[in-house]
Amino acid sequence: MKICVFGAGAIGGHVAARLALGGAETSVVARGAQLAAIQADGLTVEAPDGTHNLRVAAGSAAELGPQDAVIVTVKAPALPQVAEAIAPLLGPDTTVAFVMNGIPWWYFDRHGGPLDGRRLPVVDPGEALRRAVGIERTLGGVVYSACTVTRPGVIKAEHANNRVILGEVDGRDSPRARAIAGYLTKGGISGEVTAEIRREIWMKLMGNLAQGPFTILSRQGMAGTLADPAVRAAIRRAMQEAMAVAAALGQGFEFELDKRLAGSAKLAHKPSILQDLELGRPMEVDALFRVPLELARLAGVETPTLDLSVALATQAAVAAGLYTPAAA
Ligand SMILES: NC(=O)C1=CN([C@@H]2O[C@H](COP(=O)(O)OP(=O)(O)OC[C@H]3O[C@@H](n4cnc5c(N)ncnc54)[C@H](OP(=O)(O)O)[C@@H]3O)[C@@H](O)[C@H]2O)C=CC1
Ligand SMILES: CC(C)(CO)C(=O)C(=O)O
Repeated sequence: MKICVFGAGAIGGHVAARLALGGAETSVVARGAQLAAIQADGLTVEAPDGTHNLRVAAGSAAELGPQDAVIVTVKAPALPQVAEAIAPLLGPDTTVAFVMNGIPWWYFDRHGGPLDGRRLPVVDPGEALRRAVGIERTLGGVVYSACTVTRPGVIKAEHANNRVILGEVDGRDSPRARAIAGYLTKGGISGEVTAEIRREIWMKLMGNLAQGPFTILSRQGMAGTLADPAVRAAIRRAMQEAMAVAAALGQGFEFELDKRLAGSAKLAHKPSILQDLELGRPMEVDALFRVPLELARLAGVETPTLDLSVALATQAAVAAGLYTPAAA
């Protein structure tokens, strides 16, 4: 199976390496120093299960041509560029999986109920992705991994429990998701398929939404931020609020919050949104923070802890020149 990872940064580099290890005919869309390093020395992943160096084709979408599947792993602010560039990778039956954090552009497509078909223009300005990719090709995706590009072409993956979860937007059985997941599993991480992709999105997003703003304020990784009992208690409340939003949207789940917090407290990892702040890169404030709160308002759920932490984190992002709120 020909699979191209669009955006071979921290997560994309890790995912591409796992696909290649699993035997997929893997390529990556990359640019700049990352592209030059991958072309010269291959893709290197330093992970708990060893250091893996893989030779994969790397270039622009036009150079790589039509694929069986594309896995998009850019940061959300880069999605309009993906919409502009993706066409050469798409044949008539190409699948496109969005394996990113946050609320995706297709969230209410085939959702059912009164919110069915509602658009989220902030995460797909001008419906560029909808036009370039379309809902038929689209697979939802969630990734659990803690990755950092330590130097061009080299990715450190801190987590031992790496999972990529794929699912159809309408929850139907998905041979195409199973095929991609199979390569990931063969490649040494857990490739999974779910009929409940929105629930999985919320289970992951709960951490990003509740913890991310506090790490932006503390400027520390997860372990450092959670070390203060007052901050840990506020993050716990924020997680409960996020779970209430998910439940009100029909995506409720049970969770051992203290277990999740204890797991996070072991990670020196700086969340990717904090890495963006420190490196001066556009921040995923809309997809990870503000659109989930837009959904909270739609669902009629009050989120006082999240409202405050997200407002302060948004101010930090605006002050750093890395985020501009969409016009109301
Ligand atoms: N890092 C992590 O541990 C985790 C991240 N995530 C999520 O995964 C997603 C990806 O994050 P992450 O891997 O950290 O991000 P990175 O910034 O490390 O990777 C994104 C890559 O995409 C490249 N890119 C963007 N636009 C283009 C383009 N038009 N052409 C070619 N390359 C392009 C970027 O290049 P350039 O640098 O030149 O812009 C970069 O190399 C995000 O949604 C994030 O929230 C989820 C779980 C954990
Ligand atoms: C913090 C982490 C690894 C998980 O919550 C993440 O999703 C990120 O870095 O963006």
